[in-house]
Amino acid sequence: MSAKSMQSDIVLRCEGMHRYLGEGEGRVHVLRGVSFEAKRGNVYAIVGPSGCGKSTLLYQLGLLDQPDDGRIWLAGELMSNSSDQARTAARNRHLGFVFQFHFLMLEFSALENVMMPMRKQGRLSAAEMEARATSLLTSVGLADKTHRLGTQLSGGEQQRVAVARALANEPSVILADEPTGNLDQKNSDMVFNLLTSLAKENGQAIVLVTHNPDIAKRCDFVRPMRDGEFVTD
Ligand SMILES: Nc1ncnc2c1ncn2[C@@H]1O[C@H](COP(=O)(O)OP(=O)(O)OP(=O)(O)O)[C@@H](O)[C@H]1O
Repeated sequence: MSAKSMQSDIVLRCEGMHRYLGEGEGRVHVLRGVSFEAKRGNVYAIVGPSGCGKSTLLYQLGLLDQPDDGRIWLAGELMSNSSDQARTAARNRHLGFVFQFHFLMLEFSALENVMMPMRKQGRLSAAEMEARATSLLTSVGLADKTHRLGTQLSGGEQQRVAVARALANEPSVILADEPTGNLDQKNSDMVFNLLTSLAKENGQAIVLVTHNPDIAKRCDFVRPMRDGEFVTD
């Protein structure tokens, strides 16, 4: 593989990220110079004890929060210091989120939830959006429940809708925070397998935070964190 094509395999990269949270006495140096890169088609697990900064890092990588220092590139574009508008556009175009507490809109149908990111992007017609959402819901095994409201779906089914929604705009990167956290073994396996197989087929990178050692073991790379930094185990 040429140096150039290897370079272009890196879809997400950050360098020297620092983040402080809280005020005054309570101010915490949460991220202490974190560098990370993710390549297409690979699944990365970020692991580490509670409070070490995993979710904070995922928020930075997802352009949902601004670091105090450091740089971040998404799909080759330097995003640190870019405008809110540019960050929102890059987020909609390149990122998919499966966050445990990033709720679906439960009062809307599975189909509407999956169409939502496509609506925001505004590239497809209504018929195209519906066809794509139906196809995604079929691939997560919910072909017969596309019109069910979120409230009428089980936790595992909601999580599968979240996976379909994360894939809606064919993002370069999927960020997942404890994607299987509140699921039983069977649903946890299903969601993990779906996430990885669908993303691998499409050459996406997946970065997931997990406390589950079985899930971490099945990822291509495990990146342990301690006290706001990556460490080698
Ligand atoms: N708004 C805030 N103000 C002050 N400290 C905060 C704030 N948000 C998070 N923190 C602290 O930052 C640290 C990192 O939090 P973070 O949620 O990133 O950890 P985590 O590794 O994801 O933990 P967990 O595995 O429990 O989800 C924690 O010590 C937390 O208490």
